[in-house]
Amino acid sequence: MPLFIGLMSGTSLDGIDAALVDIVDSRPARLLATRAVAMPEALRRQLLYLCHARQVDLAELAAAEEAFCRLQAQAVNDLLESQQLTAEHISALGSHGQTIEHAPFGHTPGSSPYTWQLDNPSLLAELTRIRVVADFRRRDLAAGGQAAPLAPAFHDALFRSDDDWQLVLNLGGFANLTLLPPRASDARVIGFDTGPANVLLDAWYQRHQEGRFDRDGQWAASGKVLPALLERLLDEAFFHRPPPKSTGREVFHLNWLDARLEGQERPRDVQATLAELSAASIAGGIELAQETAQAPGVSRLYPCGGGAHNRDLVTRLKRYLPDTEIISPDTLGWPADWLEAGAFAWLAARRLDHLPGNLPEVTGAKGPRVLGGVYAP
Ligand SMILES: Nc1ncnc2c1ncn2[C@@H]1O[C@H](COP(=O)(O)OP(=O)(O)OP(=O)(O)O)[C@@H](O)[C@H]1O
Ligand SMILES: CC(=O)N[C@H]1[C@@H]2OC[C@@H](O2)[C@@H](O)[C@@H]1O[C@H](C)C(=O)O
Repeated sequence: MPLFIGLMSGTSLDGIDAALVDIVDSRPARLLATRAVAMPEALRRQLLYLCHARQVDLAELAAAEEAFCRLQAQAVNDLLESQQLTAEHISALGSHGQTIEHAPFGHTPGSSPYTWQLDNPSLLAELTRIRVVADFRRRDLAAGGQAAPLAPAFHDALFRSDDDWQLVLNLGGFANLTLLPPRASDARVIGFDTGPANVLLDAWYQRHQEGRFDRDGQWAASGKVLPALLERLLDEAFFHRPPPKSTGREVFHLNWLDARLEGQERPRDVQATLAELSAASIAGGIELAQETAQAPGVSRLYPCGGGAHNRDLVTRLKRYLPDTEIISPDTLGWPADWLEAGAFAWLAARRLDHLPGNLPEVTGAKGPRVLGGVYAP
């Protein structure tokens, strides 16, 4: 059984997800076991600082990278132990790394695009004695693509239905969608980032409440949407850009929000407005995807990522999508929280098979590309 482990640490900086996946070409990837390791608070703060720092001390950067890498190794070793497996059982680890800056349009207009994932695949290979595949995004960027989102290729391999148009929606720090045509259709897959999902909700919650996030969206549900604020937020150029597009903390952060507040708003009303912003911009993205694909309608939407647990956010989304069934990807064998880590296991397998990992129609790259570098065990 060819076993791979996908390692993902997303923009929410909540921890490292490790997914053990069985991947054979002829059948859909199967999730076998998982392990989540929480991000220690000191490392979370350090990474968050690096996400916004314009000048960086290289020793600090190296220390954060090493701490991050050791946490990844811990996730892998814990997962192996829990499954009574050893390094020899694993074909490869697919390591996403930690995005600390994503500037696919360049930092300033006209400057070179870049995307930066903190990672040390050499150390990870040394600590785990497993082959590592890493640096998945930069080849797509080198080929003129956005380098994100990459998961749509995995969704395409996993979730197409015979007859229906379906949508996979990741609700992480950021939201990205994949619109999948029916299997027999020759329509192309559409995928892009729609903007923030939880990143602003988490940041505003942390400023005003105890804890890291608004459980079930209860605080947001207790507030009232502020229409004028919502309009100002939705004015952001990113929402009006045509795909291919991707985004990150460089655009959407607390200072961005503060610049659009008048100052008298009740915090809970701002939280409600931020939840509505996520729902409205996602719904706008879905409409755009449908129009671009000339899809007759979306039968099913599979929400995944942590935001799938946010009842308030999902309720708001439902209001925009009355004709779409919203069901858990669990029904297809993939719990909402494990699709992203699963995608990097699948991408590692693609790399070892010398097969492309990107969908150029999604990222905008010049063509299909084999993604990532291989580090010997
Ligand atoms: N029960 C819950 N209620 C409300 N929100 C939740 C709940 N569980 C998780 N979340 C939200 O999900 C977030 C984590 O989601 P996830 O781990 O998918 O993000 P990520 O992978 O880091 O982000 P990205 O996909 O952008 O890289 C949390 O920060 C929180 O906002
Ligand atoms: C640069 C980067 O890390 N982007 C992430 C982020 O989190 C969600 C969204 O923004 C998506 O574009 C991407 O992650 C997933 C795994 C992707 O590439 O499909």
